[in-house]
Amino acid sequence: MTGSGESYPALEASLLSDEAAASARRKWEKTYLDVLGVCCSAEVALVERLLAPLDGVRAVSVVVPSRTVVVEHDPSAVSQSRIVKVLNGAGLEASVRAYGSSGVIGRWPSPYIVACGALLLASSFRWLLPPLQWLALGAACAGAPPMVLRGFAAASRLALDINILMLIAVVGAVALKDYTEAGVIVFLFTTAEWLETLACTKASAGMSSLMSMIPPKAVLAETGEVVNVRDIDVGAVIAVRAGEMVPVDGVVVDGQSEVDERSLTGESYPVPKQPLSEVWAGTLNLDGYIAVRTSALAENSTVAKMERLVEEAQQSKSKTQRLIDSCAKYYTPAVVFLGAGVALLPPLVGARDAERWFRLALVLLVSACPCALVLSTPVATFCALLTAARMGLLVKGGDVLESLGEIKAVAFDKTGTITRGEFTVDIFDVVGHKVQMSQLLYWISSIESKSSHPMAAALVEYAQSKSIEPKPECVAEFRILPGEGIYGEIDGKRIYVGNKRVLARASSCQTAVPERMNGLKGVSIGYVICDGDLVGVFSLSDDCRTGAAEAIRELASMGISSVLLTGDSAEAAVHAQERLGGALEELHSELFPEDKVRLVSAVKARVGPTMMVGDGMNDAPALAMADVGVSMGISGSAAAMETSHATLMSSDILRVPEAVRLGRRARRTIAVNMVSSVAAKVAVLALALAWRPVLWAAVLADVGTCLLVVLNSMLLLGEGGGRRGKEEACRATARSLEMRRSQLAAVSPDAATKSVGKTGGDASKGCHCCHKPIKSPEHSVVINVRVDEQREGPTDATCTPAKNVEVTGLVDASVMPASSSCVSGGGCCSREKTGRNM
Ligand SMILES: Nc1ncnc2c1ncn2[C@@H]1O[C@H](COP(=O)(O)OP(=O)(O)OP(=O)(O)O)[C@@H](O)[C@H]1O
Ligand SMILES: [Mg+2]
Ligand SMILES: [Zn+2]
Repeated sequence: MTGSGESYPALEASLLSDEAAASARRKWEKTYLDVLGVCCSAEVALVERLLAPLDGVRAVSVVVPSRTVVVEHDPSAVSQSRIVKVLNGAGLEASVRAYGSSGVIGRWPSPYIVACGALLLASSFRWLLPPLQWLALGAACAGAPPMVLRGFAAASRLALDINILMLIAVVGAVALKDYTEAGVIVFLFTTAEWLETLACTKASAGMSSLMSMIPPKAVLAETGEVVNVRDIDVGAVIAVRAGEMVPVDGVVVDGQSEVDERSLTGESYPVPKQPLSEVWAGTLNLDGYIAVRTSALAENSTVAKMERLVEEAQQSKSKTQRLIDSCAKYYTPAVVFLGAGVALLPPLVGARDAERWFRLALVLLVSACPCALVLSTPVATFCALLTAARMGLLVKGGDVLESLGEIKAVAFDKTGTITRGEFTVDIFDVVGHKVQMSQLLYWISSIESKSSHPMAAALVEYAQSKSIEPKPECVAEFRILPGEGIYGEIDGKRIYVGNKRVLARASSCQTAVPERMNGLKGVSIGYVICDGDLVGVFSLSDDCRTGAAEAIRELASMGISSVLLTGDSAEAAVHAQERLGGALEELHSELFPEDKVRLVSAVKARVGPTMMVGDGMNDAPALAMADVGVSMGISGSAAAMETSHATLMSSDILRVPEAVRLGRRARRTIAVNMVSSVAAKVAVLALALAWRPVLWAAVLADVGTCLLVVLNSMLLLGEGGGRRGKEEACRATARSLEMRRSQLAAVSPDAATKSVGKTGGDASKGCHCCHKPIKSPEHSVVINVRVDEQREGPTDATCTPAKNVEVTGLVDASVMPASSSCVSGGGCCSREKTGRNM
C-alpha cells in the first residue's frame, strides 16, 4: 500500500491504511451458539445470509446435526447478543453456548408446544360440547408462530422449506374445515422438532467436549502471571500444575509428571513425562508439576486443528450427500407441480370428488418434504466422525468415512507402524583403522540428529550413552537419500549412513564387512562410509507393536488382506512377519517411496479399495495414493499427517480394524436411513391412493422418519471405545500396561516395574481385571514363512541381491518394483540395479 500511496488522494490512502490497521487490530473470537431452529440443511444458507453481512463477522459455520453455529467475530464490533438477536429475528431460537457447557441438555418444550398440546387435548372433548372444536383451531394457531417465522424467512429468499410445506398442509386442513387435523399437524410437527433437538443433545455434548478441552487461561512459569492462552507466544514457558489441562502444545523443560492423553489418543492411561518430552494441549496433567516451553500458538495446537477438522468435515459434503442434495433440488419443485396438478386437474376434467383430490394433493406435498432423506447422511456422518475423534482417529471428512467402510486391503508400512520404531543398537563396529570409535560416533550422531528417522534417534542415543554429545551445528551439508539413508559433511569429511544401497553407491573400493555382520537374523544393518571408505557397521533391532498381529488377524476375519511395504531390508521384513505369526499376506521390501506408490496402486487394481497405514516421510506419496491413507501417531512425520486422509493419534494399531468397522457401520446406518425415509413416504402415498388421504399420517411419517433418522444415527455414537466387552477391555489394559512399561523402560529400567505396579497391578502377576497372565501374542508365534530359496543370491556385502520374499503366492512380476526384486543368477549386483544418480 505504501508504494502506490501517491496515486491515491491522501485522504483515501489514510482511510485505507486505517481500515487495514483496524482489521489487523481486531481480536477475533469464536462464539458457539445453540441454534435450535436449524433442522434441515435448508436453514444453513439462511443462517449464513443473516450473519455474513454483519460488520465484524469473519466466518460462519453451521453444524446441522448438533444445531451449532460457530461464528468468528470481533466482539467489539458485533457482540454475541447482537448475533443472537439477528438469528432470533428469523425465529431460529438461538442462544450462546456457555464455555464448557454441553449444549441443549434438559430443555423443556417451548410454550408454543405446551399451549398447542393443551388446547388440542381440550378440543378432544367436543363430543361433550361441540363448540370445543374451535379450540383445535386455537391449538393450530398457538403452535404455529415459530413455523410461520421460519417459513417467512425461507420464503423471503425464495426457498421452499419444510415449514412452508407444513403451513400449506395446515391451511389446507383449515380450508377443509378439519380443525382437529390442523391442530394435530402443528402439534406433531413442533413436538417432533423438539424431540429431535433433545436427541441431538448427545451429539452437541460430544462436539463441545471436543472443543472445550483447552483451558482459556494459562500461567506463565516465570512471573506466575495468568494470561489468555491466545496471547501466549511460541517459546514462552508456562506452568502446569497437577490436575490441570495442558493449555498449549510444547516440550517439558522442568519437572516430571504423568499425563492422560485420552482426549487426543482415545486411550486413557498415564504417560510419563520428563524434560524433553512433548506434551499436547487438551491433555490432563495427572500428578506433578511441569513447566512447558510452548511450540505452537494456541490456535495451531493439535487439538485446535482437530476441532477445525471436525467442523470442516461437517461442511465438506460426502458423495452420498451430494447425490441427495442434487436430487432434492429437482425433486421438491417437481412434487409441488405434481401437487398442484393433482388438486386442480381432476376437478377441471369433471371428477366428482374434488375434496378427495385436494386432500391427496396436500398429502403429496407433505410427503414431498425430503428432510429425512436430506438428514440421513450428515447426521450419521457427524456421529461417526465424533466417535472416530473420541477413539483418537481424526477423519478428514465424510468421504473418507465412507471409503473406510469399503476397504478390501490394507498396506502397512513396517518401521513405526507394524513395529514400534524404537530401535536399539545391538552392534556398532569400526571397520578398518581409518577412524576411532569416538570420532565415528561423534560424526554419526551429529549428522543423525538432523534426521527424523527412527533409526537416527537410536544412533544418537547410543552415542550419548557412550558420553558423546552430537553437534548438529557442525554439519555443513545434509541430505536425505530416500529409501537409502542420509548424507552429511562434517569436519570436511563426506559421510554416508544407510543401508546396503548407500554402501553400493558411496564406497569406492570393496572393503570386507566384518564376519559377524553376516547371517544376523531380524535386524537392520547399517553402514557408515567416509570419503568412499567403509568405516563402520551397525545393527539395529526393533520390536513389533503390541496388538499388531491381532489387528491383522482381525482385518483378515473381516475379509481384508494385509500387505507389508517397507523400505527396510528383506530380512527385517521376514523377521517382522515371523513375529506376527505369518499374518501378512504379502511382503515387499527395500522399497523407494515411489515403489510404495506403485504397489499401493497395484493392490488397488487387484484387490479393491485399499488403505495405507504409515508414519514416515517416505510413506507420504503412498498415503496420498491409497483410497484411505492413515498416518500413525501425533509424533509421526508431518508430511505423512498432511497427505493422509485420516490420522491415528494414538499408536494403537488395533484402531485400524476398529476404524474400518466404524466406516462399515456408518455406511449401513446411512443406507437404513435413506431406505426408511423413502419407504415411509411410499407407504403414506400408497395408503392415500388405496384407502383415503390421511393428512396427519403424512405429517407423522415425515417428522417421524426425521426423528428416526436422527436416533438411528445416534447409535453410532456408542460405537468404538464404549462398546468393548470385558475381554476386550482386559486386552486393552494389558496393552496399555505393556506400552507404558516400554515407555518407562526407555527412561529408567527399574522404574518400569515399580510404576506399572502402582497403577495397574504388576504385569507379571497378570491383568488386574481378570488375573489372567498377560502375554502379547507376538511373542508366542508360529513361524510360517515361505521364502523363495531359489531366488536367494550370494550374500556378501557389496553384492547383496534382495530376496524375493513371498508369503502367499507370487506377486505379479509387473507389480514388483525393479529395485526390490533382484533375481539373481549369481552375477547380479545391487549396485547395478539400484545405484541411482541423485
Ligand atoms: N537416518 C538414517 N540413518 C540410517 N539409515 C537410514 C536412515 N534413513 C534411512 N535409512 C536406511 O534406509 C532404509 C530405508 O529407509 P526408509 O525410510 O525408506 O524405510 P523405513 O522407514 O526404514 O521402513 P518403512 O518403510 O517400513 O517405514 C532404512 O531401512 C535404513 O536402513
Ligand atoms: Mg516408516
Ligand atoms: Zn420433513
